[in-house]
Amino acid sequence: MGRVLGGALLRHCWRPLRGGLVRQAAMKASSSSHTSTSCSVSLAQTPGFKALAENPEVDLLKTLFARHGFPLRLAGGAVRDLLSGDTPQDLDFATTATPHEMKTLFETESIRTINELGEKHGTVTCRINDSANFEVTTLRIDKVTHGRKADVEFTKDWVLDANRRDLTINSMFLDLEGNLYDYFNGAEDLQKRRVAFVGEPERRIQEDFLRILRYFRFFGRISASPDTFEEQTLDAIRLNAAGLAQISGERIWMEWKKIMMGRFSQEIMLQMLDVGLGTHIGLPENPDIDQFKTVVQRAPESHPITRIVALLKDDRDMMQLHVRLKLSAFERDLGLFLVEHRQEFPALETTALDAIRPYQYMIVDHKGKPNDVRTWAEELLKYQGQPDLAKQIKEWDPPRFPISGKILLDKGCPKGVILGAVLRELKEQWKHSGFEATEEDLLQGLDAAISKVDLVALQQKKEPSFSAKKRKREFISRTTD
Ligand SMILES: Nc1ccn([C@@H]2O[C@H](COP(=O)(O)OP(=O)(O)OP(=O)(O)O)[C@@H](O)[C@H]2O)c(=O)n1
Ligand SMILES: [Mg+2]
Repeated sequence: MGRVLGGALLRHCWRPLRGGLVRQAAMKASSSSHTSTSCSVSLAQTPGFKALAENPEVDLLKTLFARHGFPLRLAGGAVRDLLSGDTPQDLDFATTATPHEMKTLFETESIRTINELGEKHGTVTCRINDSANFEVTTLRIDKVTHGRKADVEFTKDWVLDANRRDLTINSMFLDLEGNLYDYFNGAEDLQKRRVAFVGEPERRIQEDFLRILRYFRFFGRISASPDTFEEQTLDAIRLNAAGLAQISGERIWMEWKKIMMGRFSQEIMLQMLDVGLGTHIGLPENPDIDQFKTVVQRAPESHPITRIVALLKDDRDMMQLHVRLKLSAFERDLGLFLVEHRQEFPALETTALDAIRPYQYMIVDHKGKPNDVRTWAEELLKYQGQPDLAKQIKEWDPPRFPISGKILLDKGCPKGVILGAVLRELKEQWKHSGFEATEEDLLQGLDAAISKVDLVALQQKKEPSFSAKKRKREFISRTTD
């Protein structure tokens, strides 16, 4: 990944391709052969390119490479974004200089290089003006691919480098004068909103199986409608779905999450299931598609996990998903929370004033972090088709239960199981007061709370030790004196 420009937020939604630029590039591309050197389209006057060219670090990088006689071009995603009128998220550069030549260049110019790990694959990362890191990668051919990592051979041929890339729209270069180099009709595809692999889909996929998910991600971002999948591409994916087994859960999840946050997520998810990705990305054999459709319709704006959970039948399915994807603790617990509670309060009347109550109780009763649990409750309400209540719960500031174990101990309450039971009883009173009861109010009811503590039930739950019984007796006798 190159440098993030302007810290722009991840775009989840497509903005219409802007104006004539893409069209102009597309027309040039379609009238030129695949191996043309450039489609003589210039982005020099576009606001996006101007902002890039005015960036002092980019300008310095350009000057350094020119001084040492090496070409430098922007590659891949950043070109796609600039051509679409979007701000690139990160800048990746390509050059004919070998990693060794680049290292010498940077050394001569007293520019620090970092992260030596990428060099084997041609990537040198330099740090300019102590403020920007740029990755510059030597043009390369992936000689032997292993479904994710490749043995590479460096080349001076831009077409060969473009030819190893995944999608036509990701295979373009742009020099720092603003000239576009488009060898595989990327601009035309961008204009047609067509997402297609460079050359043979099957070969591209087998080079790196993650590209299956990248394909679906870019389909969501670029396509004009959700029904324009190309059969040849889907067939290649179907035949190679099992290759995803080689891809780490983290990478799969990173792509899948973006798919779920993007356009056409329902249609794309169904297509992903149809081509047989399910079990390779952590889903059960027979995901609940009807439930998924219902929840997507109810909660289009929900967390990706909320909609994915609709495909699962129980907490075992959820844990299997987690094991495959290595979710964050928050995401795992959100999933488990939804599976556990989604059937609760099914007949909720939204008009009821206190419809929100059971969810508030859930939050104050849960042992997790209150803000996390509040988000889970919000997602639960979305899942259940209660967007208004979800909004209310989002804005609700969970109050703090004013009684602590320490307060009760100070009042002489015995430690252990009794203390726990008294705390629970007082908490019930606090909840039923609408969270209004103060410490003082609750302590006034302390005796009653103690006598309500059911010793027999407690014993059944956990045999209290002799000393606990004794201490309870002592406590009762002291507080009733
Ligand atoms: N599995 C992959 C990953 C990346 N690439 C190439 O490397 C470029 C940069 O990759 P990356 O930054 O990961 O993706 P982007 O296409 O730039 O997308 P994003 O906007 O999400 O960064 C891609 O455009 C594409 O040319 C590829 O061919 N195959
Ligand atoms: Mg990128």
